[in-house]
Amino acid sequence: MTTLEADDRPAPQDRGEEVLRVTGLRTTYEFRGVPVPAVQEFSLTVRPGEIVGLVGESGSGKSTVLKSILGMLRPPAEVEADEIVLAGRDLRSLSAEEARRVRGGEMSMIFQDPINSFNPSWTIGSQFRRMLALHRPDLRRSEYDDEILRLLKEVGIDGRGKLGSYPFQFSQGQLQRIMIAVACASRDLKVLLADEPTTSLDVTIEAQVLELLRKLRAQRDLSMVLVTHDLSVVAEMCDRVVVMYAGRVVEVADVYDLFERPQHPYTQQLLKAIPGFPHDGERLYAMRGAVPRLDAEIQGCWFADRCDSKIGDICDTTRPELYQAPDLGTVAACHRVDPAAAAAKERSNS
Ligand SMILES: Nc1ncnc2c1ncn2[C@@H]1O[C@H](COP(=O)(O)OP(=O)(O)OP(=O)(O)O)[C@@H](O)[C@H]1O
Repeated sequence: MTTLEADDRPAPQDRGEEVLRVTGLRTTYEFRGVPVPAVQEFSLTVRPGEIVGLVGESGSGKSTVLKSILGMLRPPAEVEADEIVLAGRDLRSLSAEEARRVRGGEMSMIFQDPINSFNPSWTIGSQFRRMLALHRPDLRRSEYDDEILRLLKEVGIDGRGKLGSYPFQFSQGQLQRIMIAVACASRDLKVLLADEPTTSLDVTIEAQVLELLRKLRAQRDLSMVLVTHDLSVVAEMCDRVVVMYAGRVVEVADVYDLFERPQHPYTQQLLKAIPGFPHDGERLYAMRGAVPRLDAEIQGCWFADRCDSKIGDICDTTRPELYQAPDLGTVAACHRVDPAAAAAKERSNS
């Protein structure tokens, strides 16, 4: 059974300000010369110290969102947005040099597979020193190695005698910690983007890495956007959750509300698919159908074909906006949540 644990820090949503705000993000890839809209009309806000989960099936655009925010995609991929504001600065207005300083400086990313994040032919020490040269102007070169050992200690690794070792000489769990240490080397770091950071780890190491991320958040007031397909990780780590389907946001909810009162039928079906949630002993739920092609022309709701709760033609003919759910902080892109559509449905039934 998935459990939710209370956190004794002040709830980030009570702290008002935003450290990251993305609105109207649209990312298009090119596949065999045809544009494929991987992410559309995506918006996100993250407050200081907040962990926002990004969930959805494989191919729903989660990694693309992170790469787009960090400015990692190159043509023919195209990224457009109304705004990508980090600590008050719109990243779209930065020069290439300024953007390079933000990446790894104020905002860093960690990946699922740490071995691919390091250059296999460079020692860990030299990769770390390069990072410090870019993002730690407060240090002299002679101070680099002491700082690397300190950063490694922060993530639970005794780096003495190991800075000359190559990535393959470390275990997967150690490399994941080292990657986190590199990502957190900058003193200006405000937002850590984490793309399935524990998927490739066994359960014991996964628990340790999640604990480490929680510790870093508490000690450094870091904000995180955490991509995961694992809803138990969401329950354990996140304050708020953004659910994506076919490149679009379908629900944004406080983590407790997401599990207790999910509003979008897609979220409801995702939760039903967790083993043992909500009722132990039932057969595992399998969602019928498949995600539509991202370049499909769909007038109505993108989830309509797989939805068990359609309220009528409106679901096939009209694209739902993100509606505010009554009595909750949740917004969901479902006509059932729109009071006007629900009232019209009631009128047509009476
Ligand atoms: N470089 C690329 N070129 C073309 N299409 C791409 C590229 N990268 C991703 N895509 C497509 O964009 C869509 C979104 O992919 P993305 O990796 O962002 O999804 P995801 O939700 O992170 O999936 P997963 O959980 O499997 O990592 C998918 O249909 C994918 O095939």
